[in-house]
Amino acid sequence: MDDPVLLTGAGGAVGAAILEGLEDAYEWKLMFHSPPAEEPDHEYLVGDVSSEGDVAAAMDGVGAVIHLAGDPRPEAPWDSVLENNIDGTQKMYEAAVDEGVEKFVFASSNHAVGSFETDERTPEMYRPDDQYRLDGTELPRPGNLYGVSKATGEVLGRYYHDQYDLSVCNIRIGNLTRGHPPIDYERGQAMWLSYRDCAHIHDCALQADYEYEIVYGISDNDRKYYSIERAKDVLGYDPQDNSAHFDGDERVAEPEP
Ligand SMILES: NC(=O)C1=CN([C@@H]2O[C@H](COP(=O)(O)OP(=O)(O)OC[C@H]3O[C@@H](n4cnc5c(N)ncnc54)[C@H](O)[C@@H]3O)[C@@H](O)[C@H]2O)C=CC1
Ligand SMILES: O=C1O[C@H](COP(=O)(O)O)[C@@H](O)[C@H](O)[C@H]1O
Repeated sequence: MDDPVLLTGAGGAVGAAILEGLEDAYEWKLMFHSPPAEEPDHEYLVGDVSSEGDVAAAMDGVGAVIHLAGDPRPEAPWDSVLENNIDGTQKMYEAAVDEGVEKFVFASSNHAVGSFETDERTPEMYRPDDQYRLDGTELPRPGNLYGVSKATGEVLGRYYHDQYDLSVCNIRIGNLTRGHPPIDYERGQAMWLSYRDCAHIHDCALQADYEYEIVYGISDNDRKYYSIERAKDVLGYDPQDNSAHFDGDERVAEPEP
């Protein structure tokens, strides 16, 4: 990717993981919602993804997009996800098409499929010996309005891919935490995404060739109910981390070489 890559939501947790891992790998154009505390080393702007003008300015001159900006709260109310997640994502896609962007990587979420976690399946599905897997071919099944907004983002991507030939990769991100997996939280350990695997899967999504994809963005956890086979096959994803290698906040095993 020779052209600049637009990263929205650059000031957030996922943005930090991506920039920490891939700082020098791309020419970044960063979009913040409010002025950053420190002057970034990259081109940046401050704007809102629900503003057509801000989005057009952000998109100017870029060849690919990682779209993270939005309200990430599972309990977010409809007004907020409608404006920040759904309308904001549609404006981003429209501007990407106008600019002739090649690739659009969308931060989808485990919450797009949260209702697969039924009382009958849990907590067993969070455990290492359970074989239940979602693989990205299933229909969305959100468990909250935030999940509805992420499923809608995936469908917007389907439309813009089919009508405008944009390559689209939806990454259903699990639970990103820095340093170690969530403690005393089986669900979180089953969908843990380490910072370095987060950077790596986004790198893969910028490099690989694909049409329209939905993949799960989790580390290679022993506990898992999301398959990472599609991410491996199509994107070349090769995760290094596994929540089973931790006891609380302490690493007790190293990744296999
Ligand atoms: N952190 C996680 O474990 C997961 C995150 N995600 C998704 O990844 C994306 C990033 O999440 P995080 O970094 O954790 O959240 P965050 O809250 O740390 O970062 C989101 C960023 O988007 C910005 N933003 C919000 N509304 C905006 C708007 N209207 N215009 C411009 N910028 C706006 C915020 O200011 C913030 O800097 C979100 O879309 C979230 O739904 C999905 C699954 C898991
Ligand atoms: O989509 C998201 O998912 C993670 C994990 O969900 P949780 O319900 O187990 O916390 C969440 O932490 C993050 O805020 C959200 O954007």
